[in-house]
Amino acid sequence: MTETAPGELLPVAFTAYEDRAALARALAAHVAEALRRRLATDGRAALAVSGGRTPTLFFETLSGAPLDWAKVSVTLVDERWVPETSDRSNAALVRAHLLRGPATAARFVPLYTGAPTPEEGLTAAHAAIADLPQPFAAVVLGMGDDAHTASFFPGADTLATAIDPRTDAKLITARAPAAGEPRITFTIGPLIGADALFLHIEGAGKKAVLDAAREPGDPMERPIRAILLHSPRPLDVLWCP
Ligand SMILES: O=C1O[C@H](COP(=O)(O)O)[C@@H](O)[C@H](O)[C@H]1O
Repeated sequence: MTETAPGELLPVAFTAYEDRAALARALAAHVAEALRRRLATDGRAALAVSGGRTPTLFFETLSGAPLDWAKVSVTLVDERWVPETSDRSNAALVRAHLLRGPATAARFVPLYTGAPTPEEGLTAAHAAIADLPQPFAAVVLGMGDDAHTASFFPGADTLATAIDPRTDAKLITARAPAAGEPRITFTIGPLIGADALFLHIEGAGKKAVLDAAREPGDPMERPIRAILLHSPRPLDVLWCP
């Protein structure tokens, strides 16, 4: 972990793209390359992606990548505890925009189990992810305007545990005032342990949020900072206006 002196910014590997399409092409190429590398050595590979509004074009671009998709498992870094019939479902987003074309052959492992609450579904969700090839070949994070990433929300009941790399559990539940609904999320360990870790953000507002999180401060207030602090290498950030 890198602690910073006052005034020192946490490092990132930042690339700016001219528009969403250029970013989507570059991110899809990086992710496909990471998956191919792992397929070449292990014969299987897993990818964890974010939900929300940002990734649709990236998903659609990646879905056409020439890959042995039948040997790829896809899961989510986090999920809102809603069924796939909800327009808030991250799983529904993945099915609609990523699991199409060549990527239809991928195995999808959703985190929502149908239990009434994420706390009641946690054991089954852990069982569902148990045979995902680990570490992830690639993880693509998003970030909200409040500096949350995955479901690491400021004020979340489990945040301190979720962002502690010593936490053993791979998944944890999360409830936070700003989260909308109860959540389930991968904890920080499996995310930063990925072969390739990306942050995909768009717009001047999110760049400003990231810049603020790079300043000295408490990751409990700006949870993306926990990723910056604990990632074994500077986080690969892909951004467009
Ligand atoms: O709730 C969530 O939000 C973040 C950011 O979403 P966006 O709509 O601002 O792109 C997302 O990364 C996360 O997976 C999702 O559950």
